[in-house]
Amino acid sequence: MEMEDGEQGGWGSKAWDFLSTVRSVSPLIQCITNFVSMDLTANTLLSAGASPAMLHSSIESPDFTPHVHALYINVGTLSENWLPAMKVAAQLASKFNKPWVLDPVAASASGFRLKACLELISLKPSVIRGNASEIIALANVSFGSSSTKGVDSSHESTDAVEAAKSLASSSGAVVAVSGAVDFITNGNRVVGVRNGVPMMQKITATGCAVTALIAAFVAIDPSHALEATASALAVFGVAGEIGMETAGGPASLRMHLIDSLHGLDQTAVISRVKIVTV
Ligand SMILES: Nc1ncnc2c1ncn2[C@@H]1O[C@H](COP(=O)(O)OP(=O)(O)O)[C@@H](O)[C@H]1O
Ligand SMILES: Cc1ncsc1CCOP(=O)(O)O
Ligand SMILES: [Mg+2]
Repeated sequence: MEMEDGEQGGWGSKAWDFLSTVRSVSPLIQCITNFVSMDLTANTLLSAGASPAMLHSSIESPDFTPHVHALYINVGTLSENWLPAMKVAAQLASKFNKPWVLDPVAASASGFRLKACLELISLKPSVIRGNASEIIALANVSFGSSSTKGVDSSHESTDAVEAAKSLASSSGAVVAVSGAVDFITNGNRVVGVRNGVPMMQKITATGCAVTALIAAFVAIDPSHALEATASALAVFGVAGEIGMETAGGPASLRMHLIDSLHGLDQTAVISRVKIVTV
């Protein structure tokens, strides 16, 4: 059974509080992300009011990571050279009590990638956000399954809710599965976000970008990672909905989504955010 949870003073206000605090604090987010997503990720963080920094060298992280508000790690274009740097940054984040967020892009595409994701998860991310196929693969620890299509999901997010709960319980992280409905869980509680438009799947790196936005929201209140994650997904979805009103296709939606995220006001957020307790 689903229960509406979005009355005045509820999720819409919460999401607005997160967004307006991101705008006033401008949290510094270290991003170790894939080559495809760097531009959209940095522009998404900037348009939301956060401050992105794409620093990925393990030589720099000991100086830099202790001073960030949050760390974002994405394995999209993983190589054997990058993995040690990701681990160094994750360990530093934990040591200095900075939240860090993982995007396990195409987790099941190879044994190397799956093992890397599991090793990163053992370094205690605050949040893991993936699509349904990625979360199912991580929960079942399986790679090369016939259902995987690389970075895109071949499952619906509703198929991955139990996998997300199990991964959250085993890892201690908040787990988010994106899709037509985004589901966010800490292993016990599950909330669903019904914002966004299907065309967002036709822009590469929207998943990567929203995971970075989650890092910015979690930076604001690390002790409420579930609320921060749901709010970030809803706000990004609302920006997509407003962007779609003037977009002609994926390329212009990309531009309008960034513009909408930058221009979102309290009325739009409170009236459009659709978060429900599942
Ligand atoms: N069918 C859909 N309807 C509305 N929003 C969607 C839909 N599919 C994906 N989204 C949104 O697009 C963004 C990227 O999600 P997704 O495509 O699942 O991630 P990935 O790119 O990692 O596979 C998320 O904000 C998600 O909510
Ligand atoms: C196409 C591609 N290949 C490696 S990473 C990447 C981007 C994936 O982005 P997203 O997971 O947000 O669709
Ligand atoms: Mg992805």
